[in-house]
Amino acid sequence: ELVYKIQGQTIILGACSTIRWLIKFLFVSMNFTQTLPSFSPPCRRQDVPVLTPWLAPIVWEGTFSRDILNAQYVQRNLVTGVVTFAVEKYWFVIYFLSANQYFLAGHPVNFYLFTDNPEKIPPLQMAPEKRLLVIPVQNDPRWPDISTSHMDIINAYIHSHFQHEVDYLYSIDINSQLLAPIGVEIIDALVATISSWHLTPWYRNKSYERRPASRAAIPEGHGDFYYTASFYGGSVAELYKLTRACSEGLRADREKGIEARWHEESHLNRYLVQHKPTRLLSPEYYWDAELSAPPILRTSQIYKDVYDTQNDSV
Ligand SMILES: CC(=O)N[C@H]1[C@@H](OP(=O)(O)OP(=O)(O)OC[C@H]2O[C@@H](n3ccc(=O)[nH]c3=O)[C@H](O)[C@@H]2O)O[C@H](CO)[C@H](O)[C@@H]1O
Ligand SMILES: [Mn+2]
Repeated sequence: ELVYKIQGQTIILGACSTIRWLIKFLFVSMNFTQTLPSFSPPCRRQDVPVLTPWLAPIVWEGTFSRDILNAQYVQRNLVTGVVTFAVEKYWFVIYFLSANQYFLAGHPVNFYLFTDNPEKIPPLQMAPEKRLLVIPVQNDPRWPDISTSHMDIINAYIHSHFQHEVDYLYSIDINSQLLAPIGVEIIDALVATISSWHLTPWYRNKSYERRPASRAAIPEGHGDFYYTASFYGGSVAELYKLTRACSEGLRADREKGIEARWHEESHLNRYLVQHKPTRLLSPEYYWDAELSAPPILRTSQIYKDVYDTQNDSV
């Protein structure tokens, strides 16, 4: 009889929860469309991947609302830093004029310019929320190749200065020009830009270092996107780890007398295969001027290398 009673209770309990579940289901299905905000069409794009297999967003023009992101960003009271180098060659005018106008417009940004020739910098009128800080650097004899020293220098300055001054830090090539706004949609813990070569038939020209002797080596069959070293960033803590790992890899390679295929870019890619970026920027965010732009790019190339800058000393 006891067993029978218990079974009866179970049946009643079971029926109760089924009814409750049914009511809930009806309620939810009736209200579902009302509880979800409706997004206006520009938030969707069918022609490009917008999510990686590790569920990081890939930012393309037309996939986000800058107003929503700006409002969220402002609440966090953040300062973003940008590091850039002008050693031996000088391209700063176009870069800073365009960055001043388009880079995180309306938000505080510290631009850190590493240069071996501070007195050559012309007076630049920056927006009130933007600061230009010039940091003298010597052409370091330990790093005969200019761009391979970047990781080492950034790492040292994160430790000594940037960690106290900014929340997020981005590294951007100075021989480039912004042609459209770059906003807070780039802000995340670890952010990398898919190389523009990826969208062209010549994508094989930019590929990983495969030789096992290099610390930048990525074994055959491994890897996901190929990222450019011209534009990457993230939180100061993540950038500290990234620049330390890359600089150690570059140093180890140099001691062995080996140079990775695309120098610091190979080491960056090696790091990012192991430590997946939390956000990817589409090649719209850095377009190589030597490549013609495919129609998939919505904006006319947000950022691009200034074409042949070799003799351009502005
Ligand atoms: C010269 C150089 O670094 N090339 C790197 C860069 O090519 P890139 O074609 O992107 O080289 P780049 O000429 O844009 O140089 C990269 C950045 O280094 C700085 N800079 C460069 C030259 C110079 O004399 N003074 C100076 O300050 C400057 O900030 C410049 O924006 O990407 C390649 C992969 O795609 C490789 O990783 C190369 O190592
Ligand atoms: Mn470049």
